[in-house]
Amino acid sequence: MEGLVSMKSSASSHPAAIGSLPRRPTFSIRRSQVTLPRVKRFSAAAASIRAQQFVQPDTMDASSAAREEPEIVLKAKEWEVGMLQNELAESQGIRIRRQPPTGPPLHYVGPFEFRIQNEGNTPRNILEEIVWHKDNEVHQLKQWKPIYTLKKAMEDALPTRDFVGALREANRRTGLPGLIAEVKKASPSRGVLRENFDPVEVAQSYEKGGAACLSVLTDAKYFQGSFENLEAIRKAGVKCPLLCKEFIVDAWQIYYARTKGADAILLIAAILPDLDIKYMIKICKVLGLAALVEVHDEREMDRVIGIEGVELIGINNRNLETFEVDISNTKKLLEGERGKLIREKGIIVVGESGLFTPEHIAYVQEAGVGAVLVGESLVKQSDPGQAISGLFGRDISS
Ligand SMILES: O=C(O)c1ccccc1NCC(=O)[C@H](O)[C@H](O)COP(=O)(O)O
Repeated sequence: MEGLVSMKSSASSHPAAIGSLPRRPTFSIRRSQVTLPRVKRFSAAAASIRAQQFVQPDTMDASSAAREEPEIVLKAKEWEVGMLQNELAESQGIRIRRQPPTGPPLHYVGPFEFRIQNEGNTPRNILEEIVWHKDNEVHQLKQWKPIYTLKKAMEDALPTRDFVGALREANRRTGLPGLIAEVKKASPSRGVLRENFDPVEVAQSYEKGGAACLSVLTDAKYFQGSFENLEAIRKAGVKCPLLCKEFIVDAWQIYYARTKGADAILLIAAILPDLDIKYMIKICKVLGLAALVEVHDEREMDRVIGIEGVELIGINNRNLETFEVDISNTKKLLEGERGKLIREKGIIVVGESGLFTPEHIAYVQEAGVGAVLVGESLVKQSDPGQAISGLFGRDISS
């Protein structure tokens, strides 16, 4: 086969470069020879795949000849690169793996009936499942709306509003944490939270009840949300700045969120290596968006505190791998040196998940949060906006 293959990683050193952080290498057929990134260290599994690939000619049979087909070599390389990305992420304590683009090259069964175990082909927990699904979803969306079309759409997008400023102002006005109220129809842990869900009605109700900002879930498969909901809320004239609550795995999603009316986006430290967070924050700055960087444990908190430009850190009390909710997590992560450093840097901390009562709000406020993100306890009530007074123990609407 003469059309050999080259691999381009479109990661750019310019932070604001559109589409600069693809998880998947993109491939194109070229006449030149195979060009691959220098992969210095292979995982044991990847190395054994390579060993399988380079069999001696005199032991070749039909299946081993097939191994030399560029397409198959490419699949093996793709898998290796995926494995390497996961190894790098793991070195930062990230347990959530990315799905290798093609999965382990199972063609390499070979004459010895040798098979790499299917480990790596099945998500280990719900967060990993969501991320793998999201990777594929984004891959397809990018074909449908390439980045240059988003650039054009951004020219007509409504201006962004000051998400961080709105939280500060609410905190100053009420003496309570600023509220980010979540427009959330359903969740993997709780199922459907609100039947007859009307996102605009819920958003308007939250605004009336005193929310400083809103969080709008846009994931369809696991949360029954959508970008149409985000857009509809923005276009309905809701003044609260909007967080696009999405599982961001690719910079493309940030541009897309901007075209749909987002004022802020969520970056989850459990799924993004430091470099991705850093560049995505820079992209946000260029686009006028705020970034809420979410952590769940000490290691993630330490990573995120060290990233320049972080203004908002969310502490999720929900473990997204197990669904366990424990609001003392907020306190734990703000104790001692960490809390001190956060205060010195002027970072606003958002307490997220599992907040149901005025005591819960007081508890996380005492721990040091300047804002809270609340979904279930509000959205389940017949009048979500009115439920805000119940949650805070008083009317915060004026
Ligand atoms: O809510 C879930 O079940 C969930 C599962 C997997 C990943 C993320 C998930 N939720 C995202 C959130 O963190 C919450 O929507 C948000 O913090 C509000 O939480 P709550 O007030 O408990 O609804």
